[in-house]
Amino acid sequence: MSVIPEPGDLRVAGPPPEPVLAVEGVTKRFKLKGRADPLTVLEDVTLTVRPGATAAIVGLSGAGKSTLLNVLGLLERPDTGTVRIYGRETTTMRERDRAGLRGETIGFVFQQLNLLQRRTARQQVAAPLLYAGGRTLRRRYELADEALRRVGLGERLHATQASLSGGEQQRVAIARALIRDPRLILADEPTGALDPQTAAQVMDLLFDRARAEDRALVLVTHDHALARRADDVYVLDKGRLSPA
Ligand SMILES: Nc1ncnc2c1ncn2[C@@H]1O[C@H](COP(=O)(O)OP(=O)(O)OP(=O)(O)O)[C@@H](O)[C@H]1O
Repeated sequence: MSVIPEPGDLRVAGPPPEPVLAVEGVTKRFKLKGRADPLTVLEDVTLTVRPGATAAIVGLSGAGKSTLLNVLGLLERPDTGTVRIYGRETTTMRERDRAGLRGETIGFVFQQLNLLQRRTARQQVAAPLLYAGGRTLRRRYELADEALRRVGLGERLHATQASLSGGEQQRVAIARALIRDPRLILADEPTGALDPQTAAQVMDLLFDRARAEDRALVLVTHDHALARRADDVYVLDKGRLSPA
């Protein structure tokens, strides 16, 4: 019997892959006018989202869900705690670096769609590619058209914001969020304005994207049936996060 190890035997198991998102001990307070004590909106929040995983956060109105999503998406800095994205600690980064990491890594689907009134669907969806650089206008529009087809809006490429229904606008916002193929998708009530059939299609799209190898989705929703589609469900109650 040979005692010389085969090359494969020498392979040691590598370290486990970095979580997409690792949040530890996050607290967020807001100072309120006319009040001495700040309002504590997030209290000692800890959350880990691994590559390919989806997490849903449910909670009553005012529980702090949007604030948490803003902290995860590097739009707000927490008062204490750490937020690591693919292993990089972000709370002490310079604003410019946070913005760079956000643009490269994170796709947002917000409750407020933040679409531009006079722009066509194609222009809205292509906009984030302008900041990414390196592509001609023609190529940016090709990619935008492809993203719009994926959300069922292939026929509405040239429709302006004002001429789209609420549900169509939501789908434009989703196509825009996905255009740079973000590794971390953060979604706040993404299907609120959609009929059940379109909502299911849009959620399939978000879940499919997130479950790809090194990607992830954090979804905030009031809809418990939708939340149950996620791998992990958490409840946020008065700023405290715990498994459902
Ligand atoms: N910038 C801010 N300044 C002061 N208070 C804030 C600020 N942002 C949020 N809050 C307060 O923090 C609390 C949590 O708000 P948040 O929007 O995170 O809740 P939510 O769970 O997302 O609610 P909803 O489901 O209604 O959207 C609320 O009491 C809100 O008024």
